[in-house]
Amino acid sequence: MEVGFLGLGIMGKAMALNLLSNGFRVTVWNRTLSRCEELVEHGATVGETPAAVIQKCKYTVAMLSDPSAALSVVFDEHGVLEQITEGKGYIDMSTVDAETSSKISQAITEKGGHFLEAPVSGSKKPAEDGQLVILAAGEKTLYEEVIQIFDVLGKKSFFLGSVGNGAKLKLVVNMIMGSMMNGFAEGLVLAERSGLSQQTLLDVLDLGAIANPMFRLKGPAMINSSHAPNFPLKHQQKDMRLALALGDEQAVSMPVAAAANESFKKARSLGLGEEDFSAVYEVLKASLFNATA
Ligand SMILES: NC(=O)C1=CN([C@@H]2O[C@H](COP(=O)(O)OP(=O)(O)OC[C@H]3O[C@@H](n4cnc5c(N)ncnc54)[C@H](OP(=O)(O)O)[C@@H]3O)[C@@H](O)[C@H]2O)C=CC1
Ligand SMILES: O=CCCC(=O)O
Repeated sequence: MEVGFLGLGIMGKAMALNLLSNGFRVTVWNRTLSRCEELVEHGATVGETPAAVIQKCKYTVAMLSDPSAALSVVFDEHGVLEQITEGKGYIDMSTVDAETSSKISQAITEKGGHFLEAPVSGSKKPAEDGQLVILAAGEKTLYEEVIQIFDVLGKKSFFLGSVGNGAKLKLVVNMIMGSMMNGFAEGLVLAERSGLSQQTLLDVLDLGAIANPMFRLKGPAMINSSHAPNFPLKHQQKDMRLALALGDEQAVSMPVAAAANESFKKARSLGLGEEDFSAVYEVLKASLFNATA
């Protein structure tokens, strides 16, 4: 199967490589075109623009940073929409809000194309290992046609009904994750400030009711202040912001998420946006130390 792939950041690169190594023919495009070179070494073809990729491929996947990138790649000059014709499928796996996804869906389907939103749970390693969790919504027939793609990228796919449901579920999941990360980081700082071993805290957490892969994976790096980006903090803050907007729409009070968002914003303001979202630890560490100095 020939698949187009737009966006070769941390996630997109791993996902496109995975498709190549599983026998798909892949045509890639990235805004910074030089990032396509590594994929070409693994057998990909390059499309000069999103429109060129769509023209060549029946199915195209996008993995872009945020709503503005997702809209720009579709609606701008030489964008996706220029070459969408009857029967083409466009699958946007970026984490965006339901409104963005609906705008894209409407534009694609008005031209006779088919659309799925399919954001994912799981970060760089699961993307490399084909172990993502896929939250698809939109056209069921397209979902069935591209299930082979999802089977390579993920360990489990959910079909969630109408466009917007995948985007919303993804935001709820990441809102919980961002809030957990803040609580975890505060706990690590409090343990250290109280003269306790942070490693012992990690060991205890891992044996109890709140053990989870995120604490297990990130904890050892965090206590060494190592935040090499798997999931960039700027994207986590974007997800908190979009989840809070969803909370506004639904009149759901979310004080914990709002506080977590403030910490992520503070981290961005301190230049930590490109670091892993675990770098929020540095902000909490600084503020707790200042408060008790
Ligand atoms: N990293 C993770 O753990 C996870 C991320 N996600 C979500 O997946 C998406 C991608 O994440 P990730 O790969 O980490 O992000 P990266 O920041 O590594 O990559 C972002 C990609 O978007 C492209 N891009 C940004 N702005 C524009 C624009 N205006 N026009 C065209 N292309 C643009 C970048 O191109 P360029 O190279 O030119 O900058 C790059 O290809 C995000 O929505 C994120 O929230 C979901 C699950 C996990
Ligand atoms: O959106 C990013 C999610 C990262 C993860 O699920 O580990």
